[in-house]
Amino acid sequence: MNDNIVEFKNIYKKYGNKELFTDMNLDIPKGKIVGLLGPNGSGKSTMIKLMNGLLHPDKGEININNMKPSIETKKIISYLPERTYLNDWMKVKDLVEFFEDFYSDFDKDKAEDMIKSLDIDINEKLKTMSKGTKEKVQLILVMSRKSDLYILDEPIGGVDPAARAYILKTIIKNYSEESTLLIATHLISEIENICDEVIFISKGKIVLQGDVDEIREEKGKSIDALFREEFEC
Ligand SMILES: Nc1ncnc2c1ncn2[C@@H]1O[C@H](COP(=O)(O)OP(=O)(O)OP(=O)(O)O)[C@@H](O)[C@H]1O
Repeated sequence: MNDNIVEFKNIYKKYGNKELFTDMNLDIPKGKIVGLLGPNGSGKSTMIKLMNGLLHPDKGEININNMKPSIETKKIISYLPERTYLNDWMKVKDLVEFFEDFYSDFDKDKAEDMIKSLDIDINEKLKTMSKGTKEKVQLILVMSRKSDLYILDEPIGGVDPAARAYILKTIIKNYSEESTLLIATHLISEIENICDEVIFISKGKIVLQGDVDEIREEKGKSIDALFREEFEC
């Protein structure tokens, strides 16, 4: 037993004959907000799918709260995938009902409060919503479950910059301190102030992991500036 919610031990993963991860090791401690940062194609979504048991490593071991990815680990993870799996024809209020039926850990009052505070119409269908509003709804649903681990894959890319800060504040307000929140994103400047830790990944390799304040102090610059430098094209 240990205090990590996620562990990757010597993970090897290839797609066809293209090697993505050759020997990846990773520990994500419990109770932190962690940013998973890396350019397009670096492997963020693959890492997340491995954590969720949607993909399996070719070699190595993954532990989620000291368990192998399985039905048991799915119960403790609330996952926002990169692409929606929800039915477009459903109204916001139908989605809330659906989540309530489907997840025993879903807090309907919390979801309804967030929907109200973000000014979303409960009678609107996903199909007719803007990309940003659709993202807000999905994020609210995922964050209204009571989970040990929240995994958000590019949660707010379509939301206008002015609303992003508000949404992030809403998330943090509703986030329980014992839980872990992993956010994969390119929008570093927006999330660096809410993250305790960051993980930089490049071409399938973890190039940096650490405490946000320590990294800023040590490098003398923001995480955003560091990321831009590290991954300059
Ligand atoms: N199903 C697949 N079949 C073949 N190659 C894949 C598959 N999924 C991902 N890849 C490749 O693996 C690499 C990592 O992809 P992944 O989606 O994990 O990256 P990412 O960091 O999440 O990228 P993005 O920020 O663009 O979403 C890319 O080169 C991608 O082309």
